[in-house]
Amino acid sequence: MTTTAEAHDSIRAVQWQGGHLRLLDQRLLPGEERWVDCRDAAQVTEAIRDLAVRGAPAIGIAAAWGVAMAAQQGMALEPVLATLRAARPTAVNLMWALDRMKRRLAAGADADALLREAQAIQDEDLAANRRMGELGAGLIAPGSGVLTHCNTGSLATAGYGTALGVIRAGVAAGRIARVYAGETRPWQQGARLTMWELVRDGIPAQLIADSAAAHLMRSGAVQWVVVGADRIAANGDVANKIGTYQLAIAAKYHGVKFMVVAPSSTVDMATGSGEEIEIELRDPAELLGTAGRRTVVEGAQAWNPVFDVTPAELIDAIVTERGVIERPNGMAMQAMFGR
Ligand SMILES: CSC[C@@H](O)[C@@H](O)C(=O)COP(=O)(O)O
Repeated sequence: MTTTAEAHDSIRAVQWQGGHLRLLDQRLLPGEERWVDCRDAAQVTEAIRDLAVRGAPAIGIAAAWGVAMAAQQGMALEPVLATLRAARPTAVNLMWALDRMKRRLAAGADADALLREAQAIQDEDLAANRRMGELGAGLIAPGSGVLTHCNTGSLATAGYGTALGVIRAGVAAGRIARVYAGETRPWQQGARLTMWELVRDGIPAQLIADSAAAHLMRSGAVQWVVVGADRIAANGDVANKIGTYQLAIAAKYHGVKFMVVAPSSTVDMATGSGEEIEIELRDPAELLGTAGRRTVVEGAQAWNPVFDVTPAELIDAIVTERGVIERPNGMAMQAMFGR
């Protein structure tokens, strides 16, 4: 158990090793810890699309390594950039990382300089997470309970995590006394991945069914909902894993505070509001079965949007490595992220 003021975190799920990219396969956890070796950018694209690597910052980092690897192999980079960009639509970190690589390329960077840029993107993400951990934990009163959603930990980032980083820091500082994680149907990021990270760190936590969240809030056990983000629009609206929006509504009703934790690479000032964010629709099969086994009657159909948008007015704090915006709105976002 974590009894000292040290926040654990040893998982590094995205690793550049010996000229190729190693990804801890998130489709198989917690049952199996298997690594996927990507030896070209096409394999990186596939790993992002098929969720071997997932979580907004992690897919941006993986894509940056994909571009660097293609440069090392002497590939034409424009098609590589375009294919990686199309792998998933909602998390802006993917486009942000590719734009950053593209700018370096346009400035004359050679293959080795692109490798250094990918490493910088990864290193900066880890540093941002640690800073956000401190800032976010500082908002939480000692003895609080928190509910989180999806997986926002080391697996979803360069390490440590965004919302889960706040939880790591908050538990280590003695501010967070109770942790609850929603299972995050249908892909079970909370049940399979967040619980795996928390158990590894010795952080006591309880899994809840997504549908238990309002009941949990009513019980008084949680004072904060702490989540990550896939894209934050210029007015402070936040796209995140499906189910986040209903948590924010339930939190408002019960007087539970709502915190979004994301690096500035998740902020998209070119998107005016959440209305403009493309929401990824995935294969209905993810809903109609579990682990490849059909659980719903043949012939049934399903609608499977995997993100939703939480309006800024339901958010108490957006925490980035640049600072905290309380009660976000367009003006506060402009002041912190405007060019
Ligand atoms: C630090 S991760 C923040 C978000 O990317 C996370 O909450 C999320 O929605 C991930 O979605 P996923 O579909 O698993 O990639």
